[in-house]
Parts: sequence; structure tokens; C-alpha cells
Amino acid sequence: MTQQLLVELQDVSVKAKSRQVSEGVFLLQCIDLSIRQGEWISVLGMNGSGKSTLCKLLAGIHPFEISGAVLVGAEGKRSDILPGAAPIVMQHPDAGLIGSTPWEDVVLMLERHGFPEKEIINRAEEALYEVGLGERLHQKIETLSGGQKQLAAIAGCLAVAPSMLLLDEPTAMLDAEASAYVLSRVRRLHESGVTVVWVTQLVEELNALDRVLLLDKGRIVFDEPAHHLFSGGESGQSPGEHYGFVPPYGVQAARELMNRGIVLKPMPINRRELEQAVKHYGS
Ligand SMILES: Nc1ncnc2c1ncn2[C@@H]1O[C@H](COP(=O)(O)OP(=O)(O)OP(=O)(O)O)[C@@H](O)[C@H]1O
Repeated sequence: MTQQLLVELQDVSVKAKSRQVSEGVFLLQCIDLSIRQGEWISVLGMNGSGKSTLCKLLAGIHPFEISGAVLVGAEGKRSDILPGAAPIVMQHPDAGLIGSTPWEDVVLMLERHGFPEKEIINRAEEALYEVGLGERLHQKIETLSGGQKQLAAIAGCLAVAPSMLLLDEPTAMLDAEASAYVLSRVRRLHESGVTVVWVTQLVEELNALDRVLLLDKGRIVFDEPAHHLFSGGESGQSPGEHYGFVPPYGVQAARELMNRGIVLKPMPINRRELEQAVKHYGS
């Protein structure tokens, strides 16, 4: 069954309004993009490639000049700005938090979004349990780890039942353990049906079956499953390497195996996928 269309961008280009930016400089150019209910989209790109701008555009936060068409909902209603703006989790764990505890933060978020008073407590607690902070509802924010703060921010976003969850490099400020924890929690939320746009510069965070949007100088230069990112390419160089990404361990090991006649399909990207692919090879 075709999943419901949430957003469609047709030939969208974006310029900054700020006078300091030289005229004619595009932050995003000729973007064609459809996002459907339940998708996981990993947005990949080097510094300055336009990832945050795309995220802000989808969140309805945009101090930009926009051309092209932004269509929302199943009926494809034309809109200048995305209504019911999707909430966004930023890089810095403290960036979006306003309450003094996770519970208070999510309650304030719900109040700001105008939810009826009688629903607020249940919704807040449900969202906090969902991200795994059920034991820390009333712990002071400043005593939470970076990963837990990100999860509190994610709970705030989830509580308002958005059509999609936008995360702009949410692991950039976290250590490896906290990053893995936040990523696995968001993967679980996705499995439960949440549409996720996950911005990253880390190819290790991709899963082979993720839809990857690779941005370069404000343009989408690749929109395919992640396992195609490090294979083929017209010049013999994969798209990922062409745009400056080093193949992650899963890909390097899979290539090594391929040289020995063992072909893993789809090509694994991360260690977990490599382990699974090797375990099930030939079965
Ligand atoms: N409001 C703005 N005014 C002027 N230029 C902007 C504005 N916002 C972004 N830019 C410029 O647009 C380009 C894309 O920025 P953006 O933050 O979207 O990139 P990014 O891929 O998210 O980068 P990073 O990975 O470093 O966060 C950059 O060159 C940036 O300087």
C-alpha cells in the first residue's frame, strides 16, 4: 500500500534574506523531494551543504526567500510554509529544553502547542516513557547526561504527535555510547510508525535500507537506499566517495569479502549489519 504523502517540494530553491549574503547565493537549489508517512530519511552532507537549511524548511522555520512549490498533506495543498511545523531536535542537547526537569519540559511544550489541560499529564508521561526516561521524569535537567537531554528533547517533540520528527545532527555533541543510545531509541520510534528525518555527517549512523538524501552545495545529488552509496558509480568511484565520505567499516569489510568471491546483499553499512550478513550468508 502506498504510504500517505506528508510533504512534497517541487523545484524549491532557497536564498537567505540577510543582506550580508551576496545576492544570488542559494542555500538550497532545485530541490525535488517527497516525504511519505513512516519513512526514515537520512540526510547526509559535508559542512555547509544545506542540511540544516533543509531541516528548517521542513520545520517551517525559515528566514528565507523561497521559490518553487511546497505541497503538504495527502491532497497536496500548496503552502508557503509548512503548517503544524514539525518539531526539531537540534545538535546541542540544551538547545530546545525549557523546563527544569524532563517532565516539566514536555508539559511546557504541550502547553505551548495548546493541548487541553486534561490530556497534558498523560501525554507527557507517555512520551517520556516511550523514549526511556520513565525513571527520570523529575530529575533536574542539568544532572542528565547529554544523551538523556536529547531524549528529553525528543520526548517533547513526540508528545505533540507531529507528522514527522526532524533531528538535526542530534548526536554531534554526544559521546559514542550516548550517540548509539539515542540513535537506537529513535530507530525504535521509527519502527512504531514515526516518520523520521535524521541529519548526520556520520556514515556509520546509516542503515543499509535507509533512504539517503545526499546534499552537496545546496543540491540533492543522491536519493537512494544507503547500500547504493558505496557501490558502483559511473567513474568507478562510488557516489559516497565522490562526495568525500570514507566508506565505513561495514563497507570496507564487505568489499574485502567481495574480492574473495563472497557477495553480501544488500551491502552492509555498519558493524551490526556486517555481523548479521556474515551470519546469514548462504542460508
Ligand atoms: N540565515 C542564513 N543567512 C545566510 N547564510 C546562511 C543562512 N543559513 C545558512 N546559511 C549558509 O548556507 C549554507 C548551508 O548552511 P547549513 O547550515 O544548511 O549547512 P549544513 O549542511 O547544515 O552545515 P553543518 O553540517 O556545518 O551544520 C552555509 O554556507 C551557510 O553559511
